[in-house]
Amino acid sequence: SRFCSPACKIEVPERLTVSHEALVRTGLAARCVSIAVREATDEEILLVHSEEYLEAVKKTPYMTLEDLMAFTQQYGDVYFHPNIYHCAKLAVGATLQLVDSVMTGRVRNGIALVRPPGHHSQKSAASGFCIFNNVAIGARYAMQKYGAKRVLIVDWDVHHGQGVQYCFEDDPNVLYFSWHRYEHQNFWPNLRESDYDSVGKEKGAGFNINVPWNKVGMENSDYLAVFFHVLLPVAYEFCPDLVLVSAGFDSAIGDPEGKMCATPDIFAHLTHLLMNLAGGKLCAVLEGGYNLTSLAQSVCQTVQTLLGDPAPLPADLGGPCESVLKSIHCVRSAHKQYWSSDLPASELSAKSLKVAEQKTGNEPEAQEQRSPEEIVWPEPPKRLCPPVRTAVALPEGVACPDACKRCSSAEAPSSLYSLSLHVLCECVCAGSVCRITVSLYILVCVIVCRAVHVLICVCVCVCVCVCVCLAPQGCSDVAGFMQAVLGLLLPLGYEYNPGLVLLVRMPGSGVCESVWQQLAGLLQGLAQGHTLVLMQVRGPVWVKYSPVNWWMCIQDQNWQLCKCTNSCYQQAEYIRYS
Ligand SMILES: CC(O)(O)CCCCCNCCCN
Ligand SMILES: [Zn+2]
Repeated sequence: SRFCSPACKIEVPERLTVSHEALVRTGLAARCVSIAVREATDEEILLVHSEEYLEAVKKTPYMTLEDLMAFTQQYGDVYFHPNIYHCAKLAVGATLQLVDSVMTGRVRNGIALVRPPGHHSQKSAASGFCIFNNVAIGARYAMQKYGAKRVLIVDWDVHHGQGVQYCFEDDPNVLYFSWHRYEHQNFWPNLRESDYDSVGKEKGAGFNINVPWNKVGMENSDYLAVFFHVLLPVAYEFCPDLVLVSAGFDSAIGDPEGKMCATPDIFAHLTHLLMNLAGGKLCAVLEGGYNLTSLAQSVCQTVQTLLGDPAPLPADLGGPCESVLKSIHCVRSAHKQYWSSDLPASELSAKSLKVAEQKTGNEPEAQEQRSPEEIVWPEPPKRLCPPVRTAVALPEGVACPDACKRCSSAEAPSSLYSLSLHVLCECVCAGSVCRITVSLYILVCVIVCRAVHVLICVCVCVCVCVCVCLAPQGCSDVAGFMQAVLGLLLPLGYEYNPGLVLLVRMPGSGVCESVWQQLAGLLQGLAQGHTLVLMQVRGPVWVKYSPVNWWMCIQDQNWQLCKCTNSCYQQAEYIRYS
């Protein structure tokens, strides 16, 4: 008979079957390419683990029950059964197959749904249901086989991936970010080094970021605040070649381990906010997630965003709670000396503390009394999957690029005003197309805004103020620009929840292309991706294109078309043809 320590009974096979079945049922699986799994080789496992540990695990399939139990006793909260060595090799192998597919460009991004998980396992130890450290091996593998210089690991599982921290704490080429239920060291794995002051060692100082949750009941606003004010500014400065996500979904509502209140649709936005990094090369690898309902929903939300579909904002977003503010403040102070993209922490906390005061007292401890099974939450809202993501109004004779829809009013516009309105009304608001961009003088855009009334005025105000007030520094101040986008524009935008994003580029603003690409990409997390970019540029007419977004400029009617050649989140290369 199989033994299993009670702690492990939540790590069941149904975790994978319900996730996959949900992907099939929602039609998402059919839109993905499936990648074959394989067993990892010894050499690959030895990228992270010691020979003696690997040799010991190799013996487990042949151990008697007594030996197996004795072997297991030396580790914490992990079970061994005769087949787990095989499963653990498949989990690593699947992760590496995904890394291969992304690093070779066969796919832009993807998710590996694996068991057993990996982020707790260490060089010579299993821990917390983990045998081999899937994500840590994936990072080393990407660096060794593909020459990836900088790998970002984002661990949104509700437990601290101490195994990953130990593996890379002295390595400046791997930035490990983890948030985790901590409760001042009272939550498993109860480690002092899981706190915010573990910033990495020696050359790795600054490249390990721990955000402890010292209370349960964290909500969507708390998760977004940590992304905007801790992870993203550092991630942009780190500028990774690859993003690996330790995608544990026990940080979602209803999970018996996490006891958090963030809803599954938050993972659509966490994923989106990471997809603008590393040219979109993102590998998500399943870690935890023990409520089968919220796990399946969270997996679907993640995959649908990986497919490029926009997502409505989670309901009633606000500022972070006081406990999270303290954590954000502590971790930013601990890292202030390592990263330049740092708003004076006092400014951030002053603004947000004000917000927190309004929120204090509603820390939802109450849900702790109910058992996880009793907790209910609304189904994630249906997400539109526009048949065409991008529309263009092009003059006759100019070919319409693939995956875009040609607007009927393509004849050379008599007035920019009419074109923009037409484009706007026909395509974006009809919801048939997600994003439209037309370049117009800023004056016209103000008219356009008035014409489109309240729908976008908030966002225009927010966008225009950022582009205008920041532009004078031009491209050289990319860090400052990104800091304002991440620390000011996005939080405001997510809280305002506009119906449309109108992105305005002042002529000669000097804000360089890659920053624009990032800005347009990031802002597509708002308004379900409905984006209108108004841009007036000097010199030749350019159309900036990426499968996710078209930037079209009109100037004295002589059109040139350019087409970016690589994936939507990468710097567009301009091919000019008349
Ligand atoms: C991948 C993962 O991070 O989800 C693994 C979590 C292991 C938790 C061990 N303690 C369980 C105590 C049971 N109440
Ligand atoms: Zn976990």
